[in-house]
Amino acid sequence: MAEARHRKWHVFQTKDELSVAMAKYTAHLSAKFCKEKGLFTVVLSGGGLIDWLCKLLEPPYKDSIEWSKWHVFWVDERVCAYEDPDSNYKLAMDGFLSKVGIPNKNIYAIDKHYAADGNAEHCAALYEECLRNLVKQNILPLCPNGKYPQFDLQLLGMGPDGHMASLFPGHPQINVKDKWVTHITDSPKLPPRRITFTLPVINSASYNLMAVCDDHTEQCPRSIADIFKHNNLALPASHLTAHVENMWYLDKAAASLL
Ligand SMILES: O=C(O)[C@H](O)[C@@H](O)[C@H](O)[C@H](O)COP(=O)(O)O
Repeated sequence: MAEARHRKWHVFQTKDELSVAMAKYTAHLSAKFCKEKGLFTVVLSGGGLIDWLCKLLEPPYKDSIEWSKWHVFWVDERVCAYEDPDSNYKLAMDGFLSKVGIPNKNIYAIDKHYAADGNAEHCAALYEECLRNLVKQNILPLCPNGKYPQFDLQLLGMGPDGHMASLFPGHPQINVKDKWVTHITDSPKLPPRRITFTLPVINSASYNLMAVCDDHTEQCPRSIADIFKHNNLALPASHLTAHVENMWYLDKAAASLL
């Protein structure tokens, strides 16, 4: 394992190996936090992540994880109806969440009606309100500076252009600090309307696991090299930190220029 600038990383030969390691990492933290706090707050993203998480549906994890103690959130969400194939909620529900015993009330999706109406601004405001209520109920703690919620584990992906969550290069959302959740209506990755956690919220998590598999573009390994070798801050993913651990899992292709 290598480490630099508080960023740790592993390179895996195949996506399958990466996904086995991701399951192990997640299961370990689930056991740790369930024991320490009686619950585990997990933040998902969209993209390839849900496929890679499916190893958790296999032995030994499926029957040993305390699913009833999980609370599930999204670091970003596409603002569309729940049934829309673009919805990250649908992706996670169909591929993963419906197959394990997480109580429905512990799955925090964006507001159904504003989502179906495509109202990104209201979806962001209501999602932030939902997080603030969970802080009041002691489900979510605040990070030590008292300003932002602190999730236990966020499972993130990076786009070939270096975006993470729905923080895109050259777009102003990366600079938002006075909100927990913001929105975008002109996302360069479709669909255009999305909500996203702001950077200080993302970086307040205890553990961040960023998983990147090259999608056979030249851009992805270039962005990884730009982040790891040159710390190019124009790429939102280069800003990623975490309170305890900022871990990157890369496949061989994504790491090919390192
Ligand atoms: O809703 C989204 O589009 C995602 O949350 C997004 O930020 C994703 O995580 C990256 O684009 C990586 O996606 P891939 O895994 O498909 O490369």
